[in-house]
Amino acid sequence: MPGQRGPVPVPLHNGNRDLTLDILEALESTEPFQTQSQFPDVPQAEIKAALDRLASRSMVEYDTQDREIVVLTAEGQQIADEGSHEYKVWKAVKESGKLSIKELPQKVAAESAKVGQGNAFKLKWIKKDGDSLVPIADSVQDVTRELLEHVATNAAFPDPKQLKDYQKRKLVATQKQIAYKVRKGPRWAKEIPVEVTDLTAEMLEDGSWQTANFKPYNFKALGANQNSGALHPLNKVREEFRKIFFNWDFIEMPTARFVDSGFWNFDALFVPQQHPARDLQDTFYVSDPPSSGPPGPDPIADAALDEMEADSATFSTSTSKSSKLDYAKYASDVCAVHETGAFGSIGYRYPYNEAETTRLVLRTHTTAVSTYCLHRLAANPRPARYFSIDRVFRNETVDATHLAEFHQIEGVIADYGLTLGGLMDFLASFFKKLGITNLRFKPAYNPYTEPSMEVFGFHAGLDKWVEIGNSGMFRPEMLLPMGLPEDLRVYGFGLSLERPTMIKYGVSNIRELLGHKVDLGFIESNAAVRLDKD
Ligand SMILES: N[C@@H](Cc1ccccc1)C(=O)O
Repeated sequence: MPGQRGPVPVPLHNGNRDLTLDILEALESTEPFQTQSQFPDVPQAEIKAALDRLASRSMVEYDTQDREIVVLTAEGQQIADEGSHEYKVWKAVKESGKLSIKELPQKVAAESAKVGQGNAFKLKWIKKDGDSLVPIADSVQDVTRELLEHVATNAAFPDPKQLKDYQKRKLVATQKQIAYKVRKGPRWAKEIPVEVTDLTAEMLEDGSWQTANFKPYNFKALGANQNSGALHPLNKVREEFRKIFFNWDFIEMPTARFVDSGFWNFDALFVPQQHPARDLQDTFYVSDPPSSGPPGPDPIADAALDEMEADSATFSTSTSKSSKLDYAKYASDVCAVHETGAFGSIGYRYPYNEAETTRLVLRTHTTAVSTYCLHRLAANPRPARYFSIDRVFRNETVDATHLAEFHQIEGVIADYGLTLGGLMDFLASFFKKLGITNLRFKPAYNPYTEPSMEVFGFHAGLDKWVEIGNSGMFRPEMLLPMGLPEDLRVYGFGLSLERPTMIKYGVSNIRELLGHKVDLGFIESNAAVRLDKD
């Protein structure tokens, strides 16, 4: 009957006798014992596994002991086996009675000849006789070898003061060793009794369940690591930002167009064609095809915007009537505002070059997309809130905090009667959502905003002010050529997605987050990969 079976040995372990049995048996004669001296050749992980198995059944109890041990390096081992360099030199000289210095490296290894000769002189074991070496001592005591032999058997150094010296000479090294001090537990026995893992119908029938030795559940066992997909920390933080924007009824701009024209990326933003940002050193230009056609509607972006605007409370009147938009007029008005001045602005007054307008670039900021959306708003001007979070490209020298491609978070608000104070207030509530409550604004310059402000936040962890964004009120030179009414004001701001992610997850090198050097282990093990419950 199952309940009356006598104890049987537990299954064999690693093809050898089970270590748990060895541990139980050892406790019978020696208690407590230390695992390192009892089982010197068994790997520490195996010992720990066996101890845990026994401890979970209260058969043993143990304490962990860390200690530093001294081990021989390969060179140290060689000296312990064959003797020190000076010993080898002395022996060679002694054996030949008189040995020419030139011949020494043939008798002993070159290394020994070099190091050993000087030492053997110092110890007065040998002396020079013309070009030769002759022995002085009849017999010598090779202290170095004796000491290393001691280390080899005891894993410890007799004189701690000397240890440093031997470490410097790379003859010994120290290692951490974990050992366990084991004693009998309240349920110690010579063997692990048979354990029943399932309650069966037969056991209920024959009553053996009453005496059966059920194996306890191990509630502390960790689940196996699942090799599953993981959210990238940047995606996770991006989702947090999207939630903030959606809660405030912002519409997400369609940002699929990584390649855009100089018109949308620069000209329409009143960035003069000679502006340094447009230099090859700062902007990536596309060579094939080198240029786009004149600015026109983007049907894919329009369809996406129509759909989102229809869903939005602010945009309850949905039709954008984008067919009303005259892109050719817009393009010529943008040209006029640069070249001759227009809409009350004196402009930059330089010859505007069509080729720069149609030149294809990897967008340097998502403000290119905001510009497209704001122009589209002119078909049906009204208060609107837009945001985007997507990739931008800059011809940067890559270092720990800069990449040639990164992500921008951008928000744009259009309304009547907006003021700079309103923008500061909005930014304060926005960054408050991220836990940054202490803001400072610094006057700055953007060709498309006036005034412009850099935003600094106080980072308590770093104990300093960190630049967290750029912002401003869009200029009439940008908005009026679009056909937006004069009293509709627009302000906007932009920040990188990488910066807050790095701060949040304590990443000091941006290349750990994005690019070809990303370590998948970092992504998998990072708290950021856990999905939200909602
Ligand atoms: N385009 C700016 C950010 C910005 C957006 C909107 C208004 C003002 C500034 C940048 O790349 O830094």
